[in-house]
Amino acid sequence: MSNVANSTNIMWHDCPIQKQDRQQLLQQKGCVIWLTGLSGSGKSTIACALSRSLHSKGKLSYILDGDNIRHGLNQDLSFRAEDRSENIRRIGEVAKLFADAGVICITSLISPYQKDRDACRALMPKGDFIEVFIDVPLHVCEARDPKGLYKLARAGKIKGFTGIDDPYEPPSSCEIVLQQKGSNCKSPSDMAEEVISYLEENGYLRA
Ligand SMILES: Nc1ncnc2c1ncn2[C@@H]1O[C@H](COP(=O)(O)OS(=O)(=O)O)[C@@H](OP(=O)(O)O)[C@H]1O
Ligand SMILES: Nc1ncnc2c1ncn2[C@@H]1O[C@H](COP(=O)(O)OP(=O)(O)O)[C@@H](O)[C@H]1O
Repeated sequence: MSNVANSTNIMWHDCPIQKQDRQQLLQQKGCVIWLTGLSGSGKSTIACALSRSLHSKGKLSYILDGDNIRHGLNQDLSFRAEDRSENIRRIGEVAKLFADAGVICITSLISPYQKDRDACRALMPKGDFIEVFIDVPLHVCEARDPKGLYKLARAGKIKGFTGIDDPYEPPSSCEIVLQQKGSNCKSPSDMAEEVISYLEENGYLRA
């Protein structure tokens, strides 16, 4: 019996069908591809391009998008630092379950704090947390502004907007950096293919 936070007298129950069995069935390895970057950097677009490309190769993936999860599981959370941390913690735990199911789980959240991303990494077996920094400068994201949120933040109508009056900590070391700077114009599908190459080279697209 163990006690975990507020849950007392609980016991882990194992099933004889394990992650490895599910991976064999799917002919792939479960993992988490953690996309992080500013609002407007292209996380959702790249997540979809990646999922589409994996699908066409017969590989099962699932996207956990911050915006979408805030419509359901995380609708009780705001954009205060503690709530962003809880948002990331919960999505990290859900992503871990998907990876354990053998699925290539793609998360798409700003996830502005290094310590929160590191805590999600620590949940996973070594190598199975693949952090991808969408490195697009603020001025590019702000010029894109597809939802008009930067304009509202600059006008003071949204407080605590990431990159404007709330912090974003770029990864200090991560598996993949996808850059969109100066003359370096890559399409979302070019970026998705960089991630696919990483997965191929590291054996995630076979059991
Ligand atoms: N204050 C503030 N700061 C940043 N973003 C804001 C804010 N308020 C609303 N939004 C919208 O919420 C989306 C980010 O949600 P996330 O769950 O990814 O954020 S976080 O990881 O908890 O920081 C983000 O979506 P993306 O543009 O897809 O990143 C915004 O559309
Ligand atoms: N590689 C790219 N090159 C040019 N525009 C892009 C690229 N990736 C995304 N975009 C555009 O940038 C905007 C923001 O993309 P989105 O995926 O919504 O970002 P995020 O999920 O990080 O907020 C969209 O209008 C999208 O079409």
